[in-house]
Order: sequence, then structure tokens, then C-alpha cells
Amino acid sequence: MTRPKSSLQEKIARLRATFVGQLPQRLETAQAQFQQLSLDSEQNRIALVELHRAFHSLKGTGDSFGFNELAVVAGEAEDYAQQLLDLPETQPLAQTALVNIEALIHQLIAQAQILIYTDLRNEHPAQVPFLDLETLPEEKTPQGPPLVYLCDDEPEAMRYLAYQLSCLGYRVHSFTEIQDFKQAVERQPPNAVIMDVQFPQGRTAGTDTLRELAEQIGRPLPAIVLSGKGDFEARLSAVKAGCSSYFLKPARPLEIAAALDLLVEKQLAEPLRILIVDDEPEVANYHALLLEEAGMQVQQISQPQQILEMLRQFMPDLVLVDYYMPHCNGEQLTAVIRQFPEFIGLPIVYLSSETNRRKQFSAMRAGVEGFITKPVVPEDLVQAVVLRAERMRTLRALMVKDSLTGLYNHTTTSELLEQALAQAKRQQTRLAMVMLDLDHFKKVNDTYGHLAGDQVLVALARVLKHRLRENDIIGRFGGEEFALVLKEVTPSVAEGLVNQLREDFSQLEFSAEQARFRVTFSAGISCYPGHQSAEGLRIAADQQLYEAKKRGRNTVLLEVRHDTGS
Ligand SMILES: Nc1nc2c(ncn2[C@@H]2O[C@H](COP(=O)(O)OP(=O)(O)OP(=O)(O)O)[C@@H](O)[C@H]2O)c(=O)[nH]1
Repeated sequence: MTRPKSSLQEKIARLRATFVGQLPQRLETAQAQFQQLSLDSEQNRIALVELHRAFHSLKGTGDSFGFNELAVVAGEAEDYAQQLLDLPETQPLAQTALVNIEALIHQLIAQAQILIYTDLRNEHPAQVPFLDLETLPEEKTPQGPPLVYLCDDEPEAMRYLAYQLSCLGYRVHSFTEIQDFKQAVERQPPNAVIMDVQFPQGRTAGTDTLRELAEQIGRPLPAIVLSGKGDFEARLSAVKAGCSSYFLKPARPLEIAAALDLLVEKQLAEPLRILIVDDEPEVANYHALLLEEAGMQVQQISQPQQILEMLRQFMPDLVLVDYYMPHCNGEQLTAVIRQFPEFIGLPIVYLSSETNRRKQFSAMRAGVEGFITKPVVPEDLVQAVVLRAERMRTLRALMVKDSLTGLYNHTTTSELLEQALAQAKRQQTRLAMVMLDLDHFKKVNDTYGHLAGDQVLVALARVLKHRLRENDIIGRFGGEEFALVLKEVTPSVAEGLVNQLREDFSQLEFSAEQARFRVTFSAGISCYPGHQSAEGLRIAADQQLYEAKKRGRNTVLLEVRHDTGS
């Protein structure tokens, strides 16, 4: 469950040691650049720019790793170098600034000597701004249908709910004894809990148990309450146990499933993808560590020219750019990225030790989302990145997903089918295309109302999402028509799977006003390599669907092609 604090700290300690190990080499280079300044006035400007950059980077990295004294001295040297850079090129370099820079380089060398002989492992960890791991999200539960623990001492009443939830794609384990439930949580924490309030042990024994577990684990379990009692005391006990919703019996499975979805979707969401561009690998590693520990997926590049390929390959939700890089600064890099229409909305955040507000604003003209000042406070970095990257996710989802069901829309499904087919051809794997359509859906709308119809569409989307694998493609193709692309399956496995979905979906009970009703679907399946084009696959699956409807609906038909053996 909670990861040990030491692992992150050990990794950071290693990065600090690498930085210290490289200090003599860096300072030697700085000294050589300084000597060029006094010898050859032609080369002055180039050497000065390099020297300024070297001090700037020592300051930023020193700060990030908690070597504050070193950072302060490097910062002073950077200021003097800036003074010299601000002089007109024709003017000789100011002697005082040169003398000061030389003295500061000697101070830096002396400090580096001390650091080299300091046992960094024994230093007080507070010197580096550590992230409080207690606030980090938990690791993802292994893949598969979401696991729900249902704890209630009235097993008969719960059987129907457990069955309906399993048809909706949840794996439900039921417990009548609180003790058994507690042991199961310790063995394998579930994705969500449905808990009754009153048990023979006490009026609020169920919610009290959740509270005890929350204290033990250090965070509340994702839970909702289903109770026969709706009094204030019972409801308050649920709030204190950190439960997100409260339902009164009799249970309405679809409403409960909607509440479970909210709990589970957050946990199963793909990690945010962050790309770091920084020419200093130790700093990039440090920031990557902080973001990875907060559950994000991070890639790093040190050469700005790698950016376009990486953007296409990794599809980041946000790019974190070191502002000062040689040959191409953050502003120039942003301008290049913004030349491509597909990256116009991509959030870019600068990381820099620049504290001058005016310079920060001017640097942001290229259209970036923010400026984070080094040394970063880990929580601030994580917060700033999460907020902006999640907004990007939401915008992307609006473009590619259907708002009612959250499945891919028609255009995206078609694009993803093309990609999946190309991949299957490259890797010589199989693929199945399924066209699926609700039966007599017009009648459902006409009889029970449009809202009830929407409820059915959402329920079918939920079944598909929970039951299919993560890399399968699930799209809403039109009103009540859905398209599935199942990867690496044989035709008969695809047929068996869709038939099982059909069977489970047909068992779901929907309600509208006082009425209860069920709905079925029909499906047609075609396969690659039997068909070689996306269009061919779609038309063939559609023909099978049409035939399934003709044969009476609630039917799945697989196209059999004798020529290819599929
Ligand atoms: N509630 C709801 N209904 C929708 C939505 N999109 C399409 N529909 C309805 O889906 C129904 C489709 O009806 P038909 O194409 O006649 O098909 P059907 O009644 O399902 O009949 P068969 O497919 O032959 O079994 C229409 O009544 C549409 O209004 C939606 O987003 N929500």
C-alpha cells in the first residue's frame, strides 16, 4: 500500500551525490571561461554568455538540491556576469566585476571541496524539499473488472444487487460478517465498498468499521452507504467514515453503479503524461522523480531538437521546459512547438530560477501556461502540473469522446480502427470488429421516455467499458449503435465474448416511474485478416448485424469466410 518514504529519498540522495561529483569539472570549465575573458577581448561575449549560463545553472540546481550556500554564491556570480553582459560591446569589461567573479569562483571551488568530503547520506533530509508521501495517491489496483466489496448482514436482499452489478461489469464479493470484510480488505483492498450501517454489533457498526480501517490505512476507503436507516446519526457516521454517497434501501442497482463509477473512474484513469525538457539531467531526474511519485508518467529529453518526435510519440498532457538552455531557450522552443496546429493548445510550463517578474512575463509571451520558479516546492510543482494537465485531458476528451456515454465518438472510433488495423498488419495479429445495436430502442424511448432511454445507453457503455480490455476500442457510432474493435482475438473468442455481454446485458433491469423493463442488443462481427480494410470490416459487420436483426434480435452473428479460414 503506502510506499516507503526512503525509496524516493534514496533516489534524490543519489542525484545530489552525482551533482556534487560533477562540481569540480563544472568549476574547472567556468575557470577556463573566465580566463578567456581577460585574455582575448574578441571572445569575451561568447565566454561571458557561457559563464553566465554556468552560474545560473549552478544556482538553480544547487537550490533544487538544497545546497543553499553554493546557490547563493553562484547567484552573486550570475549577477556580476549579467552586469558585464549589459555593457555595450565596445566598452571594456569593468575591472571590479571581474575581480568579484574571480573571487566567487574561488569560493565555489572551496564549497565544492567541502561538499565532496561531506557524507551526504547523513545530512538532515530537510535540506532538500521532500514531498510528503502521505498525501500522494495510492498505486493503481491491478487491471480487470473493478472489485467491489458489498457488506450487509441481510444476504437475501443483497443477492439481487450483487447480481445486477456483476451484469454491469463489476466483480462483487459479498460479506455478511464485518470481521470477514475486514480481513478481505487487508488481503486485497477493493476499488470500492458498499456498506450497510447497522449490524448486530451496533447501530453504526458498519460505518464505524470503515472509520477504523481509514485510520489504519491512513486514508478513507472509497465507499458508499446503502442502509435501511436514514436518520441524522446514521448519515453523520457515513460522513465521518469518508463515504461519498448515501442510499436508502431498496437498492436501485443503476443508481448505485453510477456512484461506484465515480469512485472507480478516478482510480482507473490513465496517469497524466508529462514531458520534461531540460539540458541538466540531474535536475530533470529530480523533477521527474517528484512527478512520478505523485502517480504521473514522465519522459525526459535533454536535446530540444528531439521535441517534435517525442510529442507525437508520447502525446504528453503537459510539457515542462527549462527556460535557460544553450542554443534554444524555452521561449524559442515554445514558438517552434506552436508552429504546429495540433500542439497549439498543449500546456507548456517554464521552470527557471528567474525571479524577475518582468522577465517572467516577457518570457511568457510565446503563449505558455505558467512559470514555476526554482527551487520548486514539490507540492507546488505537483499541483501546478496536475491542474493544467487535467484541464488538457478534459479538453481532449471533449474532442474525442461522446458526452453521454464517455465512449469514443464516431470520428475517433474510425481513426482508431484504422490505426488498430495497421498495427495488426504490422504485427501479424488478428482483430475483430463488432457493430452492436440496441433492439427496439425507439419503443423504449416511446414507452418509458427519452431519459430512460439515455439510462440504457449509459448502462450499455458501462458494461462494455468494464468488461473489455483496456486496449480494446469502444465507440458510440451513432444514436443507439456502438462499434467495438477487439484486438488479438480469434473469431470464435470474439463471438463468445460478445455473446456473454449480450446475455449479461439482457439480465439488467431498468426502471422508469413504477415500471421495470429489460433491453437487448444485436451484434454483427467481422474479422481481420478475413477483411483487409477498415471499410470492408465495417460493412461486413453491419451486414451481420442486419441479419441478426432479421433473425429476431437479441442475437450475435459472426461472419464466416471459408476462403480465409476466419
Ligand atoms: N434516449 C435516446 N435515444 C436515442 C438517442 N440517440 C438515438 N436515439 C433513439 O434511438 C432510436 C432508434 O430507433 P430505430 O433506428 O428505429 O431502431 P430500433 O427502434 O432500435 O429498432 P431496431 O434497431 O430495428 O431493433 C430512435 O428512436 C432515436 O430517437 C439518445 O442519445 N438517447
